Formats: sequence, C-alpha cells, structure tokens
Amino acid sequence: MLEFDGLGFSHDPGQDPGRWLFRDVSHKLAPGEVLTVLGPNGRGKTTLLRCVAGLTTPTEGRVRADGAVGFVPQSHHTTFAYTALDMVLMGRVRHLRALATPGRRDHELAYGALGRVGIGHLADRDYPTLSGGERQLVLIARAIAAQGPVLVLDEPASALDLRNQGRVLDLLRGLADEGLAIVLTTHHPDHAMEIADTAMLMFGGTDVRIGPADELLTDSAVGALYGVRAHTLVLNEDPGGAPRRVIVTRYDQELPS
Ligand SMILES: Nc1ncnc2c1ncn2[C@@H]1O[C@H](COP(=O)(O)OP(=O)(O)OP(=O)(O)O)[C@@H](O)[C@H]1O
Repeated sequence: MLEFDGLGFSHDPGQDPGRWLFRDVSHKLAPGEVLTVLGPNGRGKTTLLRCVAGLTTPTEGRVRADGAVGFVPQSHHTTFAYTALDMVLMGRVRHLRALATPGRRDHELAYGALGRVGIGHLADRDYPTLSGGERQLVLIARAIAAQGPVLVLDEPASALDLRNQGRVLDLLRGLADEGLAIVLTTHHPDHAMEIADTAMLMFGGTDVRIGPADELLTDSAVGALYGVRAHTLVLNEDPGGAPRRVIVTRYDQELPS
C-alpha cells in the first residue's frame, strides 16, 4: 500500500501567490494497482515521484508506504566500473546484515531479476559501458531484486526500443498482478492505457486530475494536457476479443496555447 495525502511542492513557497508545481494531491494505491502520471515537460512529474519515493521532502502533505519504496530514476550514470550484476545486487542491500556481503540467495535473485528484464547475458558487463536502454533495464532489475512492495519508476520506457517497451510494460503489469503497487511516469498515453488502473494528469498547480485510466484518458483530455490535437482509434486486432483503444496525436497540429 502507498498513500499520499495533500501532497504539494513549490521551489519558492514564500512567494505570493506561491508557484506550486502541484498541490493538494492525494491518492491511496492498493496492492496490485498501477498509477501512471502524465504531464508536459517541467510540470513536476519527477518531483512528485521523488516525493512519493521519499527522496525529496514535499513542501506540504505526507506519504505513507507499507515497506520499502523502490525508485528507478530516469537515467543514471556512474564512472565506477561496477558490473551490471553488482548494480542489481545493490538492490539487496537493505536485506543484508551490517557489513555482510551478498550471499547465494541474493545472487539468485539478482540473476533472476536480470533474466526477467531480458538481459541475463549482460550480467558481467561493466555498467558504464552499457547503452542507455540497457542501463535502464539494469535499474529496473535492481528495483525488482529489492523485493519491496512499492515500485516508483520515472519514465521507465524512455530509452527502450519498441519491443523492450512492450516487455517492460508487460513486466510491470505482471509485477502489479503479483501484488506490487506501482507508480510510473510516461509521455505515452498508450503506455498508460495498456497497463494503468489509475491515471494522474498534471495540468499544473492545483489542477491535477486523478481517476480510472480508461475514463480519464480521452483524446480531449490528452489533447488539452499537451496542447495538441489527439484522436482515438479503436483497433479490432483480435476477432472475438475486446477492441483496443489507442490515442494518436497530430504533431503538426498544435492547439493555440
Ligand atoms: N532548484 C530549482 N529551482 C527552481 N526550479 C527548479 C529547481 N529544480 C527544478 N526546477 C524546475 O521544476 C520543474 C519541475 O521539474 P521536474 O523534473 O519535476 O519536471 P518533469 O515533469 O519531470 O519534467 P520532464 O517531463 O521534462 O522530465 C521544472 O520546470 C524545473 O526546471
């Protein structure tokens, strides 16, 4: 379970009026729930995620989680020559006694997590030599190996190719179905429609809308959020199966701001 209540953040709260990135944001995620956060660049998605993960202190409000919150940053660089396996083993740290080194079970879980994100073959590679997408997969594996009940991921698919985007979305949905509560940001409404139970649209300041993803993610809401024209397409890919709704945008048709 993850709950945030009255969450607000401003870099200059003393200003009148204060310039709030977001304010009065509340939601309670049940185990198994995926919440997807959408909003334009600079709207405060990363700041909100960092508040939820306990890495940034919110200006207002509080966060409560049943257990450790795993955080997967948008990108990560290190010059230290850790291997991919070492990076994933770091996710096990809170399970180790003081000064203990990872044991057989930790290694099994780390290899298992690398396998789950499809990069078991990269275990012994030096992390700084991996591509951006490969590094993103290592960080997701690290969060999986940590075995916490809550995962918070900042644009986890941003550096991934189309096939790996699908794999990671499937993986996250699968982890939620195993009982994890998951919060992620994305710039792709389709990713939200694919896996989210709940969507959060950050229109700015106090206008932050939270609700069931299939109700909130309409072409008019997505269009208004980004200032573009958006259209819904209904795909009947599987005869006898439920039609799938996707939102496409016309990049050449900005709405007047
Ligand atoms: N120290 C600071 N002082 C003032 N503004 C800051 C400071 N640090 C960050 N900001 C601003 O806060 C805003 C929110 O940043 P944040 O990274 O949360 O946005 P985001 O929605 O995740 O953006 P993106 O989609 O580009 O990743 C941005 O406009 C950023 O420039």
